[in-house]
Amino acid sequence: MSSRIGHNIQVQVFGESHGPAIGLVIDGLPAGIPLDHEAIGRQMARRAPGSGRHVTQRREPDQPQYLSGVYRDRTTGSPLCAIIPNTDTRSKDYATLADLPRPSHADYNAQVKYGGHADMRGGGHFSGRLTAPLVLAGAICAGALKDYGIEVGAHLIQVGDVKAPPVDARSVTARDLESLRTAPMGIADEAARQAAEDLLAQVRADGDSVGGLVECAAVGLPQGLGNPMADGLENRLAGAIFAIPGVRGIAFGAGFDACAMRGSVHNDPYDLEDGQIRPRTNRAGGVLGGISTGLPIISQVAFKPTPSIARAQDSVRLSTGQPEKLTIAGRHDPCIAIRAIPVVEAVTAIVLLDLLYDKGACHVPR
Ligand SMILES: Cc1cc2nc3c(=O)[nH]c(=O)nc-3n(C[C@H](O)[C@H](O)[C@H](O)COP(=O)(O)O)c2cc1C
Ligand SMILES: C=C(O[C@@H]1CC(C(=O)O)=C[C@@H](OP(=O)(O)O)[C@H]1O)C(=O)O
Repeated sequence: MSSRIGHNIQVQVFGESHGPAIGLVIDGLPAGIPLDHEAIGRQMARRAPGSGRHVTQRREPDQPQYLSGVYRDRTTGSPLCAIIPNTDTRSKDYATLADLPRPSHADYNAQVKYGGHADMRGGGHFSGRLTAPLVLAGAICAGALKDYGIEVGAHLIQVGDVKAPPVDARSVTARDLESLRTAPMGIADEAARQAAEDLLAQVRADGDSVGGLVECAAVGLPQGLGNPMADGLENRLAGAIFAIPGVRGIAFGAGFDACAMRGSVHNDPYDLEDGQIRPRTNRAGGVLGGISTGLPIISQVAFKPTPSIARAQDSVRLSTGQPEKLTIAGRHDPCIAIRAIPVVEAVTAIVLLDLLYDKGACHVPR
């Protein structure tokens, strides 16, 4: 089935952007995981539309309604189902798009694949709106990870050509991640944030959009999560991260910069630290052989520029087969990556909890 993430726990997302509601079913969650509604609310608010100056002005409270699987603020062990009502749809903005598809959105592909039956109002099931249930699932999983001492946090390290400093991959702490999570626009560095604000103002004035790069760190992980070859930590994370609309790529640690490095520079030498063998640096991004090294997992997730831009663009009217200029109405994000920050965190949390529930590879008596 599509729109599903996870092996041991399975997060199934459903709904369309302009239908009555979107939601999820999570199967396989153990009983007794505490639901911290305040923490969940904070994550939902970070992602919600209308949550800032440089994001879509659609406004949704995004308060989940739990239909099953939760009792006295803990999971029951049975499938957890929750819905998030869609309360601020403006479908007239999409009236022409089924016949005049937007370049680089999913409109035309969906029309062809589903024989014209897909509900493409607001992007339908392909909309970034479907990341709201992902954030809910991620916040629930993050609550479970906390009990294992694992924390996940993400921030923006690039908006268009404006760059912000990455975390220290070797020594980033849970406290650092907390301050990243509360940084305005997801950029802690003030000068970089101002430059990004200026760029976004210019981009909007130009009727355009920009891409961005989200860096995500997970700390407190034990060594040994993941598997070799086809079921590695990177494989599981990358597969799930591509569920987020607009993602163009994911890299780990030094990422693509590793291509230009020598082994002597890229390698993470081992040290003895309080009797434990630990890599001195973390250019591997916390994964070797598909298995966690015990250092922070560091990933960079690349987002393309938002496809729906205000400028007139070339398209083709499907009913007549004639080329036509398209001007898109509606409320769109000038940079997807800003609201995608908590989504990357959420998906990372889901995958790490899923990996934690993998059967151990060897018997380790305590
Ligand atoms: C949080 C978030 C917000 C988004 N907002 C918009 C938007 O306002 N307008 C738009 O055209 N695309 C937006 N997108 C991206 C589209 O949903 C996405 O590009 C489209 O579904 C096609 O999928 P693809 O880019 O993965 O191929 C958003 C994506 C995310 C994750
Ligand atoms: C509603 C959300 O984002 C939407 C994602 C989106 C898209 O094409 O992906 C297009 C816009 O939809 P609409 O035209 O209905 O306002 C965004 O507002 C959300 O994230 O909750």
